[in-house]
Amino acid sequence: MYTIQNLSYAYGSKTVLSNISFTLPLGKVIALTGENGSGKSTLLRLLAGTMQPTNGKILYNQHPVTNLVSKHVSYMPDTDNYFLKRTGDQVFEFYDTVFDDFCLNKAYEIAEFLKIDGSKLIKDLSKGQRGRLKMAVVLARNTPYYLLDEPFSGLDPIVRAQLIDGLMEFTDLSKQTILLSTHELSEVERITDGLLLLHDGKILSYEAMEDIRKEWKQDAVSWMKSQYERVD
Ligand SMILES: Nc1ncnc2c1ncn2[C@@H]1O[C@H](COP(=O)(O)OP(=O)(O)OP(=O)(O)O)[C@@H](O)[C@H]1O
Repeated sequence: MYTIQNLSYAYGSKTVLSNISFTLPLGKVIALTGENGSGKSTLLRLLAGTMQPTNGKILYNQHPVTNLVSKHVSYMPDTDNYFLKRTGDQVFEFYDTVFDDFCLNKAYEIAEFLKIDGSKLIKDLSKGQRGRLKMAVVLARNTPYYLLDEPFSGLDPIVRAQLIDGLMEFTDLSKQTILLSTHELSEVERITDGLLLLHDGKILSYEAMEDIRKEWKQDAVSWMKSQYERVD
C-alpha cells in the first residue's frame, strides 16, 4: 500500500506540491483531478518513483519509494511520442523482456479488445490508436497498482468509453488499484471509488464516491464544483 506523508515537491524554487498526505489502499479506482497545473502529473511521477520528494515521504509497503517501485507499479506517463519507429507488437515484445509481470498473451487480448493493429508503426497511428496502445501496454502488466496520467486526454468519447471498459475488463479491482488523472470526471464516475481533488498543489478533498452520492447527494462533477466554490 502507498502512504504519502507531508509530501512537497518543488521544481527549482517553484513549489508545486505542498504538504500532501493520503493513503492509497488496494482494490480501488481513484480519480485524481484538479485544474491545469494543480500538480497531478507531478504527483504521479513521484508515486512512480521517477522523481524524489523535496520534503516528506512516499512509502510503498512501508519502504521509501525509489525508481525500483516500477516492479510493483505500472505507470502510464502523459507523453505521446515514444517508440515511434516500432510497431505495437514490437513494443509488446520489448515490454515482455523488461518486466517479469508483463503477459504477452494478455497484451494481444487487450489489443484485440481495443481494436489495435499491432503491425503498424507507432508514428503512423492516430492519437486515439496510440492512446489505446499505451493502455494495452500498461494493462498487460500484472501489478498491484496502475498509475495512469490522463489516459483519456485528447481522445474522442467512443475511444474514452472503450478504454474505461478495458480498464474494467483487464484489471481485478478487488485487489488492484488504479489511480488515474483526468478532467473527464463524468465519464470515469461509473468506475470510480473515490475522488482526489488537487488545488494549487494541495489536497482540497479526498472523498469516497459512495459518500459523495449518499451524504453529499451529488454526482462527481457537481461535487467537484462545490469543493472549488469553498476556496474561490
Ligand atoms: N519539468 C518541469 N519543470 C518546471 N516546472 C514544471 C515541470 N513540470 C511541471 N511544472 C510545473 O509544475 C506545475 C504542476 O504541473 P503538473 O504538470 O504536475 O500539473 P497538472 O495538474 O498535471 O496539469 P495539467 O492538468 O495541465 O496536465 C505547473 O505549474 C507546471 O508548470
